Amino acid sequence: FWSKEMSEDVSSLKAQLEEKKNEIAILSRKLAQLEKGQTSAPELHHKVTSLNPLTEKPALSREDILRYSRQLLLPELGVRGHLNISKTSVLIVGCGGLGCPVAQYLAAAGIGRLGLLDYDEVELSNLHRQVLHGEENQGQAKALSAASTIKRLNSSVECVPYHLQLTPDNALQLVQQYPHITSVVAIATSSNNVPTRYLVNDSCVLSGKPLVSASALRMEGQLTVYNYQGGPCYRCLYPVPPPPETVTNCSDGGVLGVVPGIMGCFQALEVLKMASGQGSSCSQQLVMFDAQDSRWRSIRLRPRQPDCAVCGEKPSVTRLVDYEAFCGSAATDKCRKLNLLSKDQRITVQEYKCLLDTASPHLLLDVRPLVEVDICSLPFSLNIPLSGLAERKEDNLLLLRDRISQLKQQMAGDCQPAVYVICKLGNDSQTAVQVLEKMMSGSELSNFTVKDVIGGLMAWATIIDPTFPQY
Ligand SMILES: Nc1ncnc2c1ncn2[C@@H]1O[C@H](COP(=O)(O)OP(=O)(O)OP(=O)(O)O)[C@@H](O)[C@H]1O
Ligand SMILES: [Zn+2]
Repeated sequence: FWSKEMSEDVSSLKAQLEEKKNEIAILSRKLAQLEKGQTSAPELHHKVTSLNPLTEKPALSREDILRYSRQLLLPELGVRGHLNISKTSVLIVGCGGLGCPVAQYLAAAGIGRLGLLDYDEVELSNLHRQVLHGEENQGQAKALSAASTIKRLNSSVECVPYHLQLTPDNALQLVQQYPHITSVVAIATSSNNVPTRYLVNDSCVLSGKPLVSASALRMEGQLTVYNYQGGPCYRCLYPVPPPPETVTNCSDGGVLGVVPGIMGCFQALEVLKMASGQGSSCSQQLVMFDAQDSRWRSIRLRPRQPDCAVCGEKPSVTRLVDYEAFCGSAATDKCRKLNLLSKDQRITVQEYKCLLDTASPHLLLDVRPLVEVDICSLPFSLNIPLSGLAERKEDNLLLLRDRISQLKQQMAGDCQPAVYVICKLGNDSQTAVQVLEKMMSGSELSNFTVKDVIGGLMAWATIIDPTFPQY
């Protein structure tokens, strides 16, 4: 007595069994891959693609096929590689000169999820290199401005803007919110921001994520992939931070916009290779780009250090610490303000304006490099760059002595002339005062007044003369 209902039940059960067998086969393959790929370092489980469980064929919509056709045709990538990219999430720390091209190319390639993190707002001086922002975005949060451009580029990318500063309090939580099959952190802040570099490195090590790191300054760029496939982390290579005064940033040193553009594209390339399954060859490698000579060089770095404070065998850093204290500098890209002189060695821009108004005889010594003096200067100043003073270049010293004796001749009796030193922001001018004081002690100029103008020409432009250019 074999009823019709019974035979339907059997075929339905058979179908279910087939489906389960397929699932088991897929899971066994996944497990084998995971077991094979497991090492002590974090691995990208990129070989796991999204497959249709019944057909085992990768699923791509007709629209996706059209949109990504040019990269699907690449044998190195193919459908599987693309599907892996679409399952990858990337947190980008910094939406500036590097972060913009990283985000742009990852979104265009169909990355799954993109976290865009930046605490800053868009300024006019950003636009020559931070290409996701436009003139109409000035004053807007960079993270939001970048996200809106990315949405227009590819609406299928899950784009999450974070208008905040990455700090030891929020970093781990944020980094760990990127749990897709592959997840990568790209640090895209300028090289001067050393505390943020340590913070991001430690967060990646503690969360087991690879870090694609780049920097760009003046006409040079660098790239390394940290904490990837057993390679070193940032701390393995730089266990001790550099002295803060040796670090330059873009607003001090300048940068040609296309250099971070190239380095950001390079970061995006490494992320895509890692995500798609090809892997990056930049672990334990420092790749350097010299835009002046149009040359790339690559040097092999030392391997993972067993005594590294965070990724070593007995780590002393097991949670995030105070990176500003560790590095002795601020974790933002804003210029640091030095305080090298006593109060009576300094005058404010308002006090200097009074001196000008009362025609008080003095010499204004501008210690900025010539390139900056070419941009703008106060008409009555003498330019001797700080480097020229510090190196005691003979012609510079002669020029200075000459101007001071001219000034003395114009002055009555034993009145001593004063030298006021100015620079862009009031840091170099303080160093210059120290150099001058050393130079003059014991000479006929020893009872001179030498003071620095607090905040330099940018304070002059903000407080005294709004028509004076800011740069
Ligand atoms: N800890 C941090 N958290 C969030 N964003 C950060 C952090 N540190 C740096 N950034 C961001 O990283 C970006 C770095 O980009 P870049 O150096 O090109 O720009 P910038 O700081 O605007 O430069 P400039 O010196 O010309 O003003 C900046 O937008 C900065 O706000
Ligand atoms: Zn390490």
